[in-house]
Amino acid sequence: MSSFEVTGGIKLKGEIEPQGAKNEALQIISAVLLTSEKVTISNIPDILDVNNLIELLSEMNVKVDRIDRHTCIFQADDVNLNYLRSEDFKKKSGRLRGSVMLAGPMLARYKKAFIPKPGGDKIGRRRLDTHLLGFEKLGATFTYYAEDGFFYFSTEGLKGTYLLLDEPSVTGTANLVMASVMAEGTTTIYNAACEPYLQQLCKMLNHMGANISGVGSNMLTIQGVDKLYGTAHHILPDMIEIGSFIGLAAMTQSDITIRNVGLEHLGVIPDRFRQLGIQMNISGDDIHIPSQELYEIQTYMDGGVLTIYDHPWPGLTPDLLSIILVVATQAKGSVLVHQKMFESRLFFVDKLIDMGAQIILCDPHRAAVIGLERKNKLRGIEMSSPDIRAGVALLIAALSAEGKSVIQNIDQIDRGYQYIDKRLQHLGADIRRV
Ligand SMILES: CC(=O)N[C@H]1[C@@H](OP(=O)(O)OP(=O)(O)OC[C@H]2O[C@@H](n3ccc(=O)[nH]c3=O)[C@H](O)[C@@H]2O)O[C@H](CO)[C@@H](O)[C@@H]1O
Ligand SMILES: C=C(OP(=O)(O)O)C(=O)O
Repeated sequence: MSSFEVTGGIKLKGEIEPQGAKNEALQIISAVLLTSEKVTISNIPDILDVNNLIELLSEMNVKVDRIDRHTCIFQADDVNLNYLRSEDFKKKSGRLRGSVMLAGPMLARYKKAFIPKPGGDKIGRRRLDTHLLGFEKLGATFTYYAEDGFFYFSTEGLKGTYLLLDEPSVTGTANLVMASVMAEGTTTIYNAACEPYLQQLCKMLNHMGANISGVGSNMLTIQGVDKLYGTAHHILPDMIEIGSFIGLAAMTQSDITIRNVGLEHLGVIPDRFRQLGIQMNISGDDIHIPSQELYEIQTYMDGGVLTIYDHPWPGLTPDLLSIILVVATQAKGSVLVHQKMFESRLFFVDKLIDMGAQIILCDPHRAAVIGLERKNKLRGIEMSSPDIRAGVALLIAALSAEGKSVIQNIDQIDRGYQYIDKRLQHLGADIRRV
């Protein structure tokens, strides 16, 4: 497996354009199964998870016409249902979390679906209860095969109902929306997740002929329709990548402009980085981060130590907390990072501590960071990337550190960040894939 060799301490400069959003792409590409007509998707990120999902669809006999690396026409007019029972499907769909979202459209259109043991980041328990309970309420039954962790669903026909979700699961909501668009009658999904990924999915489905209202809220009402049609859809810029670049710029004292960020879809993300003291100039749809000598973490109005925590949208996505944490290590001041959703996502701080950061891991969910105020630089070390976002946090640490670092297991980073080494080289970074 490849590694990144990074020599840190270089101030970067230039412009960078975010890729299309990974988590939106996974939902949108799954939705092509809902129609036999052509669906054209643009701004697809060229990353491992998305390419694996496209490969799965292709194995299912969906016609995949790759116009270029970021645009694809899909047509699911002759799906091979037998493939879903194969060892190959089990193996390949287990590589990514997003493959669970094939189940909703399969149930809607073919009345049967399989969910294999899902892949994705090993960042703590990741239960599927919201998906399973929702499918059951819509009229599907399932059998669980414990020997291989496979769920098999079938239905006589899904029927609209009232769904009060167990939790606002992102992929769970997407699955249930896709299952109910062609169900008989009306489905109400309350406590729905409403991330921009889901808003985009609902918009696309409405363009295909679905009837979904409440988009952007936590209550979706879906009037079932008989059929969906082809459409074209453009994926939004990846908000997690944008947050990662803001953090990278601040930590490395770089002067970077992030172009075409889709500002109106970023929610609280810029504000959370501002709370770390990071300056940003907004110009049109671009974010310019000037080279900053020092950034100072704000306190609460009563002088209390700041806590940054994750929360379902419109709160801060958990996917940016590892980045927030690494950036705080060079700030002036202190912050408590509270990762409420996942229990194994903060363990990577061990590596930052080895590099010289001052962090107290209070428990699996909370880490207190005492900023070094740039009085000491982090030191380059050899490390391994445990998950996608921790991987990028370590990469940011390495780019800011004195000396050479080696980051192993970079498949984790490639799952979600497109050509990251080349794009960083373009900004002046000393990074090599070996
Ligand atoms: C492919 C994809 O889209 N992956 C994203 C998706 O994963 P995914 O959809 O798998 O994540 P879920 O939203 O289902 O939940 C993630 C975890 O958070 C917990 N949980 C969730 C909601 C809540 O209110 N409280 C709570 O504790 C769940 O129990 C679970 O352990 O959403 C996660 C949460 O934004 C992101 O980290 C992932 O990048
Ligand atoms: C946790 C993430 O991805 P996945 O859900 O695909 O594992 C992520 O994108 O940060």
